[in-house]
Amino acid sequence: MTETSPQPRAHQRTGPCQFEGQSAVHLRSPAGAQATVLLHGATLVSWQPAGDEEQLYLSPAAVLDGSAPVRGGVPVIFPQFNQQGPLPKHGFARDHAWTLQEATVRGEHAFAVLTLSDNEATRALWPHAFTLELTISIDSHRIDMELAVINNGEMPFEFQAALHTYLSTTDVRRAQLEGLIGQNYQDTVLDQPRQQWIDVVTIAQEIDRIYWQAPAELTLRDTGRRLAIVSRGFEDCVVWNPGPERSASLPDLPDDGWLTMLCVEAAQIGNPVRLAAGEEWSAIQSLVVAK
Ligand SMILES: O=P(O)(O)OC[C@H]1O[C@H](O)[C@H](O)[C@@H](O)[C@@H]1O
Repeated sequence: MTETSPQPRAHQRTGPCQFEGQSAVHLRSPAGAQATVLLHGATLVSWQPAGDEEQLYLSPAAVLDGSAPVRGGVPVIFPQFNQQGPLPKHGFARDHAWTLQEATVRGEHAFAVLTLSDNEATRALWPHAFTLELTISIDSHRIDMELAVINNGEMPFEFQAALHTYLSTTDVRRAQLEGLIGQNYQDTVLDQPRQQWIDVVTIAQEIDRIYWQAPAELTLRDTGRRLAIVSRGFEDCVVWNPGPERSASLPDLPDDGWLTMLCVEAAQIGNPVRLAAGEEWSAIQSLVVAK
């Protein structure tokens, strides 16, 4: 059996693997936590802390053959958020094949480094020389996702970025997202600026909000579970759930898909980053489970 043959997940070790027939990398920490990252979009599609359940939502109707962005997991948004510029929605990083640079176990951690550099296709859309580096590191109960952007060109460039994290929920109508009290946000559904008056965000229908200058730590409470969502270097936070109607209209999401997911995205949207020639920017989103 070669290193890249499909293997039962229970036996997979840290290294290249196949996920639904696609090139991926598997991580297994010494304590038994596991994660899988598709090379397409460097999309983290699974994270299971040691002795715990899957924490991410991956749509059963997700397109995984590399022909489209993945509906679920953690797509990387770069260099444009949503339709806030002339590029394809959410930019191009989530829809390109990245390169696996390293997958290793060190101490309590297993980690992988994936990169995407400019090529003919990206330059046709966005005429800049860059490298994106995504480092995913897991230990028993924590995952760190660090996105670095390097300007390899002679000219400065500006970008927006996000880690579009789809968290799994038992029933999103019973989940509570805490920590956003007092925050200003743009309600994308209503197309209006608003302020968060209560500490707990609950979901019963479509919600699509950009919280500006969001706190560094939020908590998602779900049945029997508490998940800390921590960010460093990302200023904003997007909370998105398509609700029943949009869920039914998205071909890569089951009609009831909205019930078992909530996107909490670490994002840099309001103040696009301006990176001078040779400069590097990086930011992290971490998820930590506590019972
Ligand atoms: O369907 P997608 O292109 O993956 O976008 C999914 C969603 O991403 C973000 O959360 C945006 O705030 C939403 O407005 C958008 O609908």
